[in-house]
Amino acid sequence: MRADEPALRIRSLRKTFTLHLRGGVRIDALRGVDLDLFPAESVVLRGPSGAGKSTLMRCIYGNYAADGGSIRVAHDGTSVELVGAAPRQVHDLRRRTLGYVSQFLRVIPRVPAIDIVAEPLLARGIAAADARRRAAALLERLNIPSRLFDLPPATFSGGEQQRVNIAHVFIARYPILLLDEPTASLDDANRGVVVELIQEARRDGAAILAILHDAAAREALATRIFDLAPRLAEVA
Ligand SMILES: Nc1ncnc2c1ncn2[C@@H]1O[C@H](COP(=O)(O)OP(=O)(O)OP(=O)(O)O)[C@@H](O)[C@H]1O
Repeated sequence: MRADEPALRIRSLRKTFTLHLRGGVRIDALRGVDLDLFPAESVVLRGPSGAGKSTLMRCIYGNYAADGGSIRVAHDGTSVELVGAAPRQVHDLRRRTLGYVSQFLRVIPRVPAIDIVAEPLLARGIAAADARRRAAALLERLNIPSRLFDLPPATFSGGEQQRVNIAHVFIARYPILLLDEPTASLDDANRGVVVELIQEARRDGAAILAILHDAAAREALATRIFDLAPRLAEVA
């Protein structure tokens, strides 16, 4: 990816939710968002609760379909339009370009933690033994006790699950990282490790978009703040 071209170029992005069970009340969650995100920068989204921070992340990752505007993603030397993209294309972007840490681990039943973390490396053709060794090293760095490596994370604590989630995303070295409160359920020591991982990814050239309520993490990481204006009114 070229450093002088945006990894993400968002223009006039709109997302409205219609609450059918509440008489069709409409919520304008995003009203014309313009944002460029470049390689090797960490942009932190700011705005009051309900301003649309998580909605913007989910539109970029393709969890929510935007209602209008454009999200162009630098992918494999080209620029791909995500708004209106086919599911296969969204899948391809997620596999190689877009990494997303949500606040919660979507636990895959019965799959041990170490295999969840090794999976993105296997998908890139790395041999199983090497992938597991690298997964173990990252889990150790994130202070997951080795006795937990071969257990499925369903019974792990919230903070342990969050760190497995972070390892699963950071092991793959995605060029674009979307981080929704990656340090939310962590103690100070682990928060410090995650801040270091994010800094390293940025120095390696990743373009990072983050929601960080923790002031110390924000201070350490933000190279730029992007303000999302609060929603003005609901439209009946
Ligand atoms: N799936 C959904 N269905 C209906 N409304 C939604 C949905 N997701 C978000 N919203 C609404 O869109 C608005 C923006 O929500 P969003 O979660 O993006 O805000 P946020 O800025 O991330 O808030 P917070 O800081 O509290 O997490 C809110 O009014 C919310 O109620």
